Amino acid sequence: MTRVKVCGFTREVDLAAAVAAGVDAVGLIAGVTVETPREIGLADASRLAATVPPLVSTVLVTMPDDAGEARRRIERVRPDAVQLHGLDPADVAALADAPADVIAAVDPTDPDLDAYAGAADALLVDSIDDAGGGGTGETHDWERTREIVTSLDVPVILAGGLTPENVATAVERVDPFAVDVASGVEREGGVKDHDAVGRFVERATRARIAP
Ligand SMILES: O=C(O)c1ccccc1N[C@@H]1O[C@H](COP(=O)(O)O)[C@@H](O)[C@H]1O
Repeated sequence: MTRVKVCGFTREVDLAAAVAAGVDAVGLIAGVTVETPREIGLADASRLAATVPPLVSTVLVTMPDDAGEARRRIERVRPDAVQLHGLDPADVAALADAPADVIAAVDPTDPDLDAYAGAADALLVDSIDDAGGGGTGETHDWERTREIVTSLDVPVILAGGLTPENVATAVERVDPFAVDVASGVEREGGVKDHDAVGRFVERATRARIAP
């Protein structure tokens, strides 16, 4: 079954609703260099992460300058995984012994995909904007992402422009390890629509993969 991550929580009430809806992972965005209504401080990320029950993974989504800064943020928030935007493969590899799984956010056209796949525990294939951030609300070429899923021996998380309306088709076409959504389940920037989160989880997990 396809796993589900919902990203960009700013409020404990939304986090609790997503857990009740059955998400596998929750993303907390802190320390990013792009303007986004989903960014919170590292202290709030640490506080919210501590409210997440066992068996639901917490993911710190961040854009550090280097591996050292990433490590300091991991130690501060103590997430189960860190999702890194903007680090090169060597910096990602330098975090192999960090106390969190490492997810490298990549664009599907990135020429260094093999190097990222060798350095990270998972790839998040997203519609990355010019500033290196995600949360664009834009889909990308799912055929290309399907090729990445079949050619690389690493879990692939599909992100970018997913919504309750298109997630089943995305899962059927790409067959990713997991799907990830931020803006597609919001009622306003940084505030989740609980009904949309529930529909997203239901449709992502019920989607049928062709044998
Ligand atoms: O959501 C953001 O604003 C964001 C900012 C900086 C880095 C990553 C960000 N979000 C990630 O992008 C995906 C896809 O977002 P969307 O569903 O297209 O809005 C999101 O799930 C986060 O992992």
